[in-house]
Amino acid sequence: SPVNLTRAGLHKLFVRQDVQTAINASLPNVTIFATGGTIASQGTSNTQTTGYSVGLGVQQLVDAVPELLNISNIAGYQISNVGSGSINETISLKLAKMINEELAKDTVSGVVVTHGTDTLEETAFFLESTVNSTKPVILVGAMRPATALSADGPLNLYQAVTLAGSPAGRDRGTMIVLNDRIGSAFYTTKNNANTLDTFFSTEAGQLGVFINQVPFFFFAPSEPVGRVVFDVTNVTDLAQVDIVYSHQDMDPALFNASYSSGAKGIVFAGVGAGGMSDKASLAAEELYNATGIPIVASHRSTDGFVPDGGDFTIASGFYNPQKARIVLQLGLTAGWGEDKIKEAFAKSYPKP
Ligand SMILES: NC(=O)C[C@H](N)C(=O)O
Repeated sequence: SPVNLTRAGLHKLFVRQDVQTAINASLPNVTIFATGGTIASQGTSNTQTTGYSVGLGVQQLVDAVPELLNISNIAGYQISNVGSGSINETISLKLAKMINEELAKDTVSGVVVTHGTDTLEETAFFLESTVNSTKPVILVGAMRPATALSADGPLNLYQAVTLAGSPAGRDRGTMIVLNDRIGSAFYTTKNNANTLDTFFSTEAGQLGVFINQVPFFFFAPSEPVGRVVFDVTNVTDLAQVDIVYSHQDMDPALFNASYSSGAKGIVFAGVGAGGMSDKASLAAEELYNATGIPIVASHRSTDGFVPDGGDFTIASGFYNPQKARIVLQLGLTAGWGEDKIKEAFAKSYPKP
């Protein structure tokens, strides 16, 4: 159930959101969906920055930053409270549906999702692919728990709420805010397991930065080329898609194992621009010929693109394996055949 986080919320007065009246009609209404992660975590001392535990609720996240209520009227939903390695399709689908409903309300300016950083890019890209609105959807997290010296969560949250309530955040798809930067959910990736500056966009670059907490975009609003938006209103399960990691001496049996365990599509994180060993390639080709299962070639390098599919693979273009997996899942769930899936991937990159 929704938790009301207006100024009154600071004094722990909870009101049903549907009877909420804006506390300050001149401020934008922003809704926070909390899912867990380091931003909602506590250690046992202020110097502990590993091995902490998730546990803070949405009310506590907002209470920690009372300044939020100078810039917005806030409502909050607790969707889950887990490390982001445990975010699953049930949570992602619930988020997509609730956010679509929330943004359809005239009164709501934008939404913020608080999330663990480990898989934040996946949920961000899932929402980029399933939320149909011109209003801002902002994913935010932290690299240090809330109890740490120099915790990064509070200012990240303040910046995320600022952007969600700002007209400057419109018509730009889903965005990721961390460490003073604004990145497109389409391209942004977690690049370092530990450091504060872990998120950056690959070839596409950052969309913008915060200057004294004011969002500044380098370019006028635009959407990523090739973005496909799926309607998941009536979707309850997603097609299983597995990722197979390519490396020297990789086990060719992984393709069959994946199919046998129920995969309806396979993405492989290829060496270089979508490569794998001759033996693995043969196994993949045999599986494709026997079953017709779509196999998408992506890259295990953080950056770059895969321009060419072979006879039996679909090139992922700029999508990294975890994002290619989401495109394939959504396409298969929508009942798309191979040609339509190929077309969706091909839309995101130029033909060589
Ligand atoms: N910085 C973080 O949020 C990492 C955390 N393990 C998570 O993804 O939930």
